[in-house]
Amino acid sequence: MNSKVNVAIIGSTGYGGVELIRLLASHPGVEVTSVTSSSAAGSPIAEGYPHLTEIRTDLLDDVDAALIKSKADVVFIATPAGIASKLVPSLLEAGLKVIDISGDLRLKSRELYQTWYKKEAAEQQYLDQAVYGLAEVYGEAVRGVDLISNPGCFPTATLLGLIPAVKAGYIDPSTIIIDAKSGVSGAGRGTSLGTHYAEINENFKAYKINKHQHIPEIEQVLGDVAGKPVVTTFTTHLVPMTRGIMSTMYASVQGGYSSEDFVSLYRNYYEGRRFVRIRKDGTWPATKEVSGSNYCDIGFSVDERTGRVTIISVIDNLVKGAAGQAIQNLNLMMGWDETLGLQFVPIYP
Ligand SMILES: NC(=O)C1=CN([C@@H]2O[C@H](COP(=O)(O)OP(=O)(O)OC[C@H]3O[C@@H](n4cnc5c(N)ncnc54)[C@H](OP(=O)(O)O)[C@@H]3O)[C@@H](O)[C@H]2O)C=CC1
Ligand SMILES: CC(=O)N[C@@H](CCC(=O)OP(=O)(O)O)C(=O)O
Repeated sequence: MNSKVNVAIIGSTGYGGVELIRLLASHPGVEVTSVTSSSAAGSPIAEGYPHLTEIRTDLLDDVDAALIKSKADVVFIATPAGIASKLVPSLLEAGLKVIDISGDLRLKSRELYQTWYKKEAAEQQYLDQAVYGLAEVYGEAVRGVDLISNPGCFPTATLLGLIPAVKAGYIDPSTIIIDAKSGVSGAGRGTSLGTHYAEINENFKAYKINKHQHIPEIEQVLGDVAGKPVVTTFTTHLVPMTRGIMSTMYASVQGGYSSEDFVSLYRNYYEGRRFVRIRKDGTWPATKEVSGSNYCDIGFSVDERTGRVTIISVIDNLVKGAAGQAIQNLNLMMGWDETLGLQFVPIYP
């Protein structure tokens, strides 16, 4: 690699942004040349994040397309929903390549976005232009493009766990039920009643039942794969841990396939994709087994008694569910090996 690509991070003071800083610090092809803030420009990022002391000594920049373009060629956006839709036109106009980690460009329908996110949608041309960066499935489509929409954390774990079976017709898509759990960092750094210590510690609760914004994202992709509309039941839970997502999925098996058949199907589908690890029959992944890494681990159990399969998929929400997958997409966008700078061994215990 001769010269490094300069990148900027908008939303660098949030959990997704600061995870990008951590991972990119050891990426051999990238230099982070601008970290921005809409509320603390001019101050050092290490003021809010002392763990970055001496690692990032620069000051936070304003969120300004021309300023960012003067320092970088690629920009990651890690802001709350409703902001990237406003920033993307000027960033593209300035000549930047953009990878958006928020949900603003994932749904192809403006109406669907407005219904589920309760915010104004991006202009249709940007929804049409953005390539959905579920790297193991749409990686080829990401190569060389200017605008990538990084999948949501729950959809990443869920879709990687379902797509091969839906595509091969091993399960009936109309029977899928998804039961998902997330660590609290999934809610971002801003404090709220629902996520402060006394509310979360020693507690386990469901939220956004039948109203979660990731439902249409999951259904959009499964519908594409199945070739017909798919609707699912998807329930999210908050777990008193910092990182990690487990998505447990149930569906009726079609064709009498066994757990071993599922293992073979998934190993073939993900052959050569280093970040998806398929567990052998009879073993199921746990969140700690992928923590701090870009892995998605998947296990299966077919119950002959009920004719249903249970699929368990785990990721680290901040890595494979956000910053790691965004870097994987950057690698594909640049025509590099998708694993560049991402070969972290999970942190255990
Ligand atoms: N946390 C997770 O596990 C995942 C998060 N995501 C998505 O990634 C995005 C970021 O999430 P996360 O990092 O957790 O969120 P945080 O709340 O931790 O951080 C968001 C950051 O956005 C910045 N911001 C807020 N308003 C604006 C604005 N108007 N213009 C520019 N920047 C702004 C803020 O920084 P400042 O005030 O300094 O500008 C803030 O630090 C969200 O859309 C989230 O849904 C996706 C997958 C997983
Ligand atoms: C624990 C927790 O609150 N998680 C968030 C995930 C946010 C996210 O990744 O959503 P978008 O990027 O699609 O907005 C949630 O369930 O809404």
